[in-house]
Amino acid sequence: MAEYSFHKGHGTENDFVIVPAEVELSPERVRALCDRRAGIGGDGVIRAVREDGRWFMDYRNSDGSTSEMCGNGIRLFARYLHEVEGEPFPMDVGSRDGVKTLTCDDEGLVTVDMGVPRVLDQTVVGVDGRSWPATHVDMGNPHAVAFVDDLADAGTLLDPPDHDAGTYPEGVNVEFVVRRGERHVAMRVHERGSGETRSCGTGACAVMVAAAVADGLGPGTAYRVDVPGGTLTVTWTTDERVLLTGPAVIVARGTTSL
Ligand SMILES: N[C@H](CCC[C@H](N)C(=O)O)C(=O)O
Repeated sequence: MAEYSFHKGHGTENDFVIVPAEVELSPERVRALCDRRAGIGGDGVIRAVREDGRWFMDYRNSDGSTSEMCGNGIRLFARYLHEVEGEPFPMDVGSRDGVKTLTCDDEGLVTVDMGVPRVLDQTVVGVDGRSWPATHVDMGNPHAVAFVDDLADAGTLLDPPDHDAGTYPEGVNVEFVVRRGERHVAMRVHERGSGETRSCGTGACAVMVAAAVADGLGPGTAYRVDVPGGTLTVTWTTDERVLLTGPAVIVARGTTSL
């Protein structure tokens, strides 16, 4: 393909390459774009599609696979749409998990309404022969949330944690969580299709919901979620929707022929 423009940015260091609609995203091209040595580098790629009068986020993981939703990615996409395409906030953006509404506050933090989470059955995840009970949470994409004594218990996270393939036939994002205080947790994540990342928006939402349920709380509360790349705020509203708030910044733009 001839040269085309790209933008690069991140939300709490969960980083993405944004490309125009005309760029065909084969798995090979996604992997090349996400390569942190031979390419631009990223946890995923977002193709900016305009359809039926609305922007649509065509999201791909760095291995080239697709996912239904990306909480940090859609927040960065909204920043791009506002700064580059002139789209005003609040805005509605399409995704494979439906249309999401995004807003931006006076400090520049971007919030996405992630919709209603589904807290499903208990499951089990494991790393290097150790295993933990985990909560299955669906945020449009699948998550398994395990509470551990120390985030180092999760080991290197170079490989996908062991999980029940029957529960997660399409794979799973696995979060390991420790408590930091009242309504304050910290997490690491092994993301389906991207490996360990510095942050995961849908994962932070899954973690908050699992922690709130474990704390005997529910809708009408908010948690601080610390990730290796920064801090997110997750609010479970009284009408049972989950809001994800945090920074989203464009750090570069350029051209490539990858
Ligand atoms: N790896 C995830 C998609 C990206 C999720 C994460 N980057 C986020 O911010 O939600 C999956 O395959 O479901």
